Amino acid sequence: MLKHTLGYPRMGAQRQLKKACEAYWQGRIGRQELTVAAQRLQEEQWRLQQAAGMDLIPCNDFSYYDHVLDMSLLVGAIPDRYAPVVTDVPQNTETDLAFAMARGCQEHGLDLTAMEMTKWFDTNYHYIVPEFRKDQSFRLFSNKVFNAFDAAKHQLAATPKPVLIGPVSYLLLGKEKEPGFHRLSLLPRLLPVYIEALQRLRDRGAAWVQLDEPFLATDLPEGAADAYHYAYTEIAKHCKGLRTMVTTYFEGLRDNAELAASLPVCCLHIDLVRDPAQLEQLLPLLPPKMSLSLGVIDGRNIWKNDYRRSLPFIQKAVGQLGEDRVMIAPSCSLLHTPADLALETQLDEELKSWMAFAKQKLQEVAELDRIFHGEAALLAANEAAIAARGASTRIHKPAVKARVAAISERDAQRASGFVYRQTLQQQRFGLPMYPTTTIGSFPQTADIRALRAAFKKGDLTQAQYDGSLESATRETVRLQEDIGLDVLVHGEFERNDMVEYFGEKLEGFAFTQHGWVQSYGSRCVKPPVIFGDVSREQDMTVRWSVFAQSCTARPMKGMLTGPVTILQWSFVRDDQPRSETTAQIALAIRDEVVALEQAGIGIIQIDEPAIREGLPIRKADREQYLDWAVRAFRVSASGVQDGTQIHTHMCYSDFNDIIRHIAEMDADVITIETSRSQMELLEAFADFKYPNEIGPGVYDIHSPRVPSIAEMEFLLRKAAEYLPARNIWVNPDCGLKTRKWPETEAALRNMVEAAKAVRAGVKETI
Ligand SMILES: CN1c2c(nc(N)[nH]c2=O)NC[C@@H]1CNc1ccc(C(=O)N[C@@H](CCC(=O)N[C@@H](CCC(=O)N[C@@H](CCC(=O)O)C(=O)O)C(=O)O)C(=O)O)cc1
Ligand SMILES: N[C@@H](CCS)C(=O)O
Ligand SMILES: [Zn+2]
Repeated sequence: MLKHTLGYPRMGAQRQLKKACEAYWQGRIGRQELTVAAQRLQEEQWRLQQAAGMDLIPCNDFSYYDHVLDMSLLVGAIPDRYAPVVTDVPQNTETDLAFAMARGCQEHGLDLTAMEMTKWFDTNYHYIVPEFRKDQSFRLFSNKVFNAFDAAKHQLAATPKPVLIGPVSYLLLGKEKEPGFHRLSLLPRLLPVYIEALQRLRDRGAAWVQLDEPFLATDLPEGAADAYHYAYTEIAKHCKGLRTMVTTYFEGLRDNAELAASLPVCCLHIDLVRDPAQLEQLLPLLPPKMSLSLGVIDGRNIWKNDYRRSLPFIQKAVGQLGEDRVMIAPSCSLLHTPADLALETQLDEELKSWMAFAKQKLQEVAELDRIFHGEAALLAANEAAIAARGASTRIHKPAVKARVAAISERDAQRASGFVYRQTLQQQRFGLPMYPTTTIGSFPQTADIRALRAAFKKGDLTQAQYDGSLESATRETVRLQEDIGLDVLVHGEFERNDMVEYFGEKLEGFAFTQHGWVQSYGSRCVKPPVIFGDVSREQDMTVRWSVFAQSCTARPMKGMLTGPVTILQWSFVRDDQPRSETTAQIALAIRDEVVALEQAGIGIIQIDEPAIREGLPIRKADREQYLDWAVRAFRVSASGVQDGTQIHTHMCYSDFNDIIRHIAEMDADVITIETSRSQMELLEAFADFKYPNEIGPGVYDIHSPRVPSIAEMEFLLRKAAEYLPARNIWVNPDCGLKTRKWPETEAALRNMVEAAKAVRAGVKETI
């Protein structure tokens, strides 16, 4: 029974990769140092997995920026506009090209925008979307996978398992950049490049290759089943002697089980954490020579594995297939888990004894194997840890459970309908047409981060820390007044992150020191851990909103993260339904909303950027999720008077398929990301005749580029073609925390001018 992983966290336990890449981008280190840092990290990860007893060790799971981007480089799917990065700047390497594609490039006289980035399935990881044209050609371009294989082989004295995204999933992850074709039609042109790469790997000594096909666990688009047959038949025909492992994760195979089992591959990996029932379904379908890799350790969470639950899968599979046709592994790549629990010196021992990070999950894979082979003592120790967590008095709070059970329909409804509320709010705030605002955060500069770090280390007193945060807030309020914004924000300077901050304030949460997970490129998040019933024992934001309001006569918008986003961006307890945990968070946020209202804050934003990300992968499960997710938002927002204006904000979202549910959230105002799609996303709102107010983002905050007044004016006029003018707000796509001050100020000044320009000539006043 082979033990393996599908991939390992690439940042390093000390976020070495983040630090090296950012230093390289800022010119603080050279190419050589960057390469050495990356090599060291990979070597460390390979050694660690080998020492933990993994039989198949992945390589090429490492990436400087993103593994989907690396696939585009491997097969030469490089949009033409990036050609000058290599042709005009001879010293640039393939890594520089990858960085330019991911981040844009304003150096050496070039001005290139970045490629699109989007969510990786239902995770908080973002990938660079491959771009395809009708006449797209492919060629073997990058040598990264071969170099990784050679280096790992040399290092391990064993044959590593190269990891690639499978050809069908690679095409499905991409986007057609012109009409008139479907990207799957490119498969016959793509496959020869895959085959060439696989043959080269085989010829270098690869025994196994892992081809990730996560789309096999989704509702497949038309033509995909045929594409799978075609692709894997060709690969089998041309790559004899190479063992192919097709991996699926984040969902079960369900209606694709027969398809998956019919592919001519050597091994199929399934996610038994997300869909335990698929084992029974699949076993009778497996052809005699196909092996099965059992994903039994949760690669998406940090809880210790319950061996009593995992062992029956192994016993069942081995019973039917024999040991040599069964492998054990984490459910998916460990990319989505933090590196090492041992670094957590401030987590109390009880909580720590319930958890496993990536390094500990390797040990779990190894222990399951040993228990299966008779080491009963290991099972007893695991049983004791699982039982201790179940019995802990820290988890269950009867008062919290009772309050959730008592949530009524009324608690999930504003007192009056939107039209009535809108009139009241217009009278109360007297805002102009096209009111201007921002989404909440202002630049998190090195100074602000250093301030927080100094406070954490104990180098600053609470009073000193608060004083500095007050200064930053006061200056930002003044600047917003000077720019001429209508509804102001406090700037979120007190927050390390929009979810972690709330986790630190709420009961039932724990937070880590080093539990970083890659979000995109060099950017990481440190998800808090929800281990018990959630309650709010203290104000969380009131102090900062009240202080900011005291600095201005203009309306100050309170700023909260919504229940679904807090859930989605945390490591969530697995001992009760997610809906139950979300309802508990919703009540905590509701109390904070009411406290803000009582403290005189009349406009309150409840951010829900992750509501779309939480959408189940399978369509059949979506309605149920949307019901409880929307209800949780409504519970959080409905404790206030009609005259209090509730905003929500969403980014990274395609709203077409959930527009009805967005309307059901019944926020008075929703701000959304629309600038990169040139307002295309508004079609869904217009078609649905979305009744409430909307702020379509007019400036892309992911780029340092300052949009002109004319550009934003154009977008606003375009928005007015879709929506009634009286309902339109003017704002950026998202928060400004990753931006620098000069570009932020310039862009906001232009944005206010654009709003003034569209206001002029509009007779109607609010
Ligand atoms: C809106 N987005 C968010 C997502 N998920 C979240 N949980 N939060 C989000 O905001 N998902 C979708 C998008 C993803 N976008 C981003 C955007 C930006 C970041 C980001 O900037 N991450 C930072 C880390 C932020 C943070 O927690 N900072 C802390 C700690 C800072 C730190 O590293 N401190 C150093 C010492 C610093 C010093 O001495 O000066 C240390 O601890 O070693 C803080 O500010 O206090 C990043 O740098 O990656 C992520 C996702
Ligand atoms: N209020 C948050 C929302 C990010 S999605 C911010 O402005 O950063
Ligand atoms: Zn946002």
